[in-house]
Amino acid sequence: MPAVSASSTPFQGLWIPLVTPFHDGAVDHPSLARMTKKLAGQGIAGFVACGSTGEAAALDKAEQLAVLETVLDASQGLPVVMGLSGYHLGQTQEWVQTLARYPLAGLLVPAPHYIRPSQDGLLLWFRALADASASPLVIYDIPYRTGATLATDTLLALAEHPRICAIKDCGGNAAKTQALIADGRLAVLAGEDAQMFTTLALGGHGAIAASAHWQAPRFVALVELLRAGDLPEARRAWQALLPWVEACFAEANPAPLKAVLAHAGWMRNELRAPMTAASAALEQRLQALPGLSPR
Ligand SMILES: O=C(O)C1=N[C@H](C(=O)O)C[C@H](O)C1
Repeated sequence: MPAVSASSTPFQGLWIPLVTPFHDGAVDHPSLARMTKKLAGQGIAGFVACGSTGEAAALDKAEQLAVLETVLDASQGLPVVMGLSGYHLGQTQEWVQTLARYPLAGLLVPAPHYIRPSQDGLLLWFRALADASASPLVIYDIPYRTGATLATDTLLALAEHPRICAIKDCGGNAAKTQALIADGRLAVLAGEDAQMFTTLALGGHGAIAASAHWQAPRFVALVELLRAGDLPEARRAWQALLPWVEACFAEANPAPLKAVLAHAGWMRNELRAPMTAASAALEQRLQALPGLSPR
């Protein structure tokens, strides 16, 4: 099987899983468009709309399509991946077919949540959705959200499907990450901000990182240093970013991030229930980070 090379995959570099701004309970499209355009000029590789960071679970289908359309319009030609999730196979296939109308770089698809199927069931789920899709699938391996763990062998079997092209790796299993990179068929993107350094140092292709909304060029530089194998410089860059990354996930994502982006005037500090705003103590901690606080 051919390995994914840097020239053959769009799934490399730094991708931003966009937050969804709200204003008095409704999606704030002007802020979403402004933020997308601003980030598009900061050296990033692409966007994810309606990921977990985008609070997609709290958006109805019409809102999700409206978010996607705003992001596609504002993305300045950068590729856009659409997040989706579900646990009803037929309904999820229909949604995949609806999304086929859009010029997407890919679909970010997790295991079905709550029901915890067998590995055979997981194979069936991803293959059925890949068969229904017009664009490539990025497997979203996030056991702590879905309750289902994708085994390495399952992922390697899924890599045989021509439309399963990448993985957003949040599994926290270094042996699995290493095996997928060594196999070379899936582009491996760190999906857990704290694992970005290790995944890229192991030879991963990039990262999808919510914390990179802020100071994106520093994250872009980090990814480039690691891909170039400049470990000493990459360590310095990572150590400077780490307090920020840790603070972004000290409470449920995207609450800390939205607090900072609101402070910077990008949007209101508003989340959809049951998500709640970051605590005052965490806001203070974020504002006090040297060299990282909003300007
Ligand atoms: O929305 C995403 O994609 C991301 N989600 C992770 C999560 O909160 O589960 C975090 C990561 O930065 C990107």
